[in-house]
Amino acid sequence: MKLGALCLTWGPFPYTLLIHPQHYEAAHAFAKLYLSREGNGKRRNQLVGYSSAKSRSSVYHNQLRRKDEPAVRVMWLVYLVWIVVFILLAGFRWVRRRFDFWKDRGVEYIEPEFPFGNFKTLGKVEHIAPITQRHYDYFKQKGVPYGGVFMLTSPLLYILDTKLIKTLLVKDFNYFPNRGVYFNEKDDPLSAHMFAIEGTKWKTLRNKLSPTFTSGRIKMTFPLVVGVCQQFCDHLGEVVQQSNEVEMHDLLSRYTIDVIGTCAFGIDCNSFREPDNEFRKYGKIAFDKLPHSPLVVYLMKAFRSYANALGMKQLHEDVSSFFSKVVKDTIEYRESNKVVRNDFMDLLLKLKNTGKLEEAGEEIGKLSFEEIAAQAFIFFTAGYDTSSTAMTYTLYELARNQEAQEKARKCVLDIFAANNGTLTYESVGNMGYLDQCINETLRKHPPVAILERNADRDYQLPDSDIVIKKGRKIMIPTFAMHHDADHFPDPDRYDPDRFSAEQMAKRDPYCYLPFGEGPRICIGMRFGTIQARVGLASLLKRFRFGVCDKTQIPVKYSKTNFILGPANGVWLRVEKL
Ligand code: HEM
Repeated sequence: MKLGALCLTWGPFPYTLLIHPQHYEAAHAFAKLYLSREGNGKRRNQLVGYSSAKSRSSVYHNQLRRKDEPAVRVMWLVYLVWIVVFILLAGFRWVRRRFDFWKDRGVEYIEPEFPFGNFKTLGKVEHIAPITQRHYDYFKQKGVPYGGVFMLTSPLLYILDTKLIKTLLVKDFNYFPNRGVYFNEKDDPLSAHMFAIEGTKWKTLRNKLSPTFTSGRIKMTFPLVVGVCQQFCDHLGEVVQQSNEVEMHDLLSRYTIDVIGTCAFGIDCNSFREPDNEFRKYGKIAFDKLPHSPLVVYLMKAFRSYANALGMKQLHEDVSSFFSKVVKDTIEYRESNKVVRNDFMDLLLKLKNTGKLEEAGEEIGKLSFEEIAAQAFIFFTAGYDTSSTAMTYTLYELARNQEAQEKARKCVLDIFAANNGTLTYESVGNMGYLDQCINETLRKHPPVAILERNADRDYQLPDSDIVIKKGRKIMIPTFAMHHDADHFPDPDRYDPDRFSAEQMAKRDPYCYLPFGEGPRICIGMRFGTIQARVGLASLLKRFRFGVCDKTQIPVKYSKTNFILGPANGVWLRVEKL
């Protein structure tokens, strides 16, 4: 049965009368009547179109159509406008309802801004660190253990209470095993690295790779780290001869790139002689120039299966091609030339070929080429900027606190003296006051400012009736907690004594989380700390650092980088000792 239609408007509102075939004749008569009265112009009802399945070919209908065609077009335009208005109104209502999410659940929340939620300034005006600090201060003032905000329209729960943080990260880890980071294993294999992947895949990979970061294996790479550090200090000596005002973040990035390049890829990047080498270039692109806007990244995360189906990638094409090629070439070269080098790539290769780290060792499981490439890539990206940033801020703070710098230097010189003027793996195991300085820097300027977890199944928060539904996100605002005066009195003051054994024993360890916590804690923590200790100890032995006219105080954080890096570098006066 085909229905006909009379299209009319009432004032500005269009509507359509559907006509049953039985009533075609009546509709014809009605249309005819209307048209015969056309011209008096005063009617609120207007016939703007007319059709019936039966009359479509009749002469009479053709006449009507010819006469009314412009009017029908107007009608469709009005319809279109109306549909758009309807969609906008429905969207508006949906967002408004969504913003009642925390109110409906009786959770303290911060009023979101339509339609951006509570992170409008993220990446454009400021880094996530100061935003989370403001949110944290608000909830802290309200005296609540957790509080709700919105990332665009997605509800997000901040956890402030340290006991609850411990429960969620450690005891109830099985409910929150993932970060909810976007990856696309099929079209963008490098994005399927340990930081991003989830569930059993992550667990298996973490079990396979944890043995590569044991103390014994890091010890094997120690001479490589010391070798790069020697080159670094020699290079700084040459730079200082030209000018004693030096941008340290750039130089320290070259140091950590060379360390990770040699330890993870077995490649001499030589960033001191060739500052624009490809590792540096692609490392910077991977961090600084995200291929998508924050909104698209958010949508990709929120609708991951659709984004995966569309083949959307997390990484720039040229970054992926560069790192995949480097890993492929390295593997081919080592396998065909039987090269053995005590580095991470060697361990990854052993896992690829035998599934074991030692001939007589335990079976851990084989790795595919794609898995090796993705892990080498994350060791590089997660390892270089975090460590160089931590070292940069340590020098910045020591330049502003000469007394602390002298104390750190004395501690370093004692260690060198006790080891025949060198550094050994054992001697950097505990560097006393220098470690306190590094810890205080990681408190004040944690390179990773937040921790994120996604609920893998529904979870009821202890002692409450709040349920965090599967797929919802929680956030631990590390930066803000590190600046909470209840945990760290006078938080803006740089005071390495906060990390003396006595002071640490008095504090809840869960208020200080620069490397995260629980089974997903940073796998490179030990390695990152060692490269920072070796670098800083060698620098303090040979150079003195002070502020100069170009030093930006307080340091301004980058807005766009995931890592809490300095926006304009860190300029210091460097003096040879
Ligand atoms: C000062 C240096 C470093 C800092 C501050 C740092 C910080 C962090 C943080 C906060 C996390 C997230 C932990 C969590 O969610 O609980 C993390 C994860 C990770 N980091 Fe680091 N990191 C550093 C150095 C390194 C280095 C040198 C490497 C590799 C060689 C590395 C590799 C990783 C990896 C692979 C993960 C993901 C672990 C997983 O999900 O299982 N990091 N890091």
